[in-house]
Amino acid sequence: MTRPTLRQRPPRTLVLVGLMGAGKTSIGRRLASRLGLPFVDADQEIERAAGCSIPEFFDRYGEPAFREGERRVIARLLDQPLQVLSTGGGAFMDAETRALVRQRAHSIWLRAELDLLVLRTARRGGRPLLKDGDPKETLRQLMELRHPYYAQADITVDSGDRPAEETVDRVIESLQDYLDNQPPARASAADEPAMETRPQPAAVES
Ligand SMILES: Nc1ncnc2c1ncn2[C@@H]1O[C@H](COP(=O)(O)OP(=O)(O)O)[C@@H](O)[C@H]1O
Ligand SMILES: O=C(O)C1=C[C@@H](OP(=O)(O)O)[C@@H](O)[C@H](O)C1
Ligand SMILES: [Mg+2]
Repeated sequence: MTRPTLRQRPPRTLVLVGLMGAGKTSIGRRLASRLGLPFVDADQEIERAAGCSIPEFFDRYGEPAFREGERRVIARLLDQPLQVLSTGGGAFMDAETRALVRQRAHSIWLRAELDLLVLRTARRGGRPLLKDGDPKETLRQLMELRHPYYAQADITVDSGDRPAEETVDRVIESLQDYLDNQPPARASAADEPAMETRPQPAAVES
């Protein structure tokens, strides 16, 4: 079976948003590898910068400090060359981050059903927001609160109960559709030369 490829190099960094367990980290890593781009996960960058895990960060400094750090780290990452950037589930709730993502990147919402999020988040701990109380109820409330913000992303892709590579296929197809329908001004970052004038790396299609 041939897997879909992108016909062009994405003009901007690709930012994955969505709830905990949607697959931002795992799908983001696979997407980057399929497109031949660097991958970065904002949570892992925060852990590296802070020298502790996300749960330890929440314990020591609290959620507001985490959100502040998250905003700064994402702003720094959006200054870097083209890459795939997976964010933590709360990042896109921040108005400054949303504005910056809109200006510098293309955003992709990985949307998943509640029961699937519950299943996936149960497999791996390390998510302080799900530590206390009923994770399903917490995720349900977060869904209600956050979905209207995630819906502002440029592209929405369902991250269903399918093999991860199939979800990556859907992301690539939706991204291609989206790029095909972009006016030239929006297709390239304002502070970079338009992609037609830039030297093109050889291998995005593999
Ligand atoms: N088809 C799939 N798509 C995405 N994640 C999947 C899939 N199947 C299993 N998983 C697992 O679900 C979890 C998703 O978590 P993760 O990628 O960390 O999501 P997020 O970063 O959005 O919280 C991972 O353990 C991943 O291996
Ligand atoms: O939804 C959130 O507020 C959070 C999601 C987590 O990332 P993932 O969405 O990658 O699990 C992590 O940033 C932190 O635990 C807070
Ligand atoms: Mg993640």
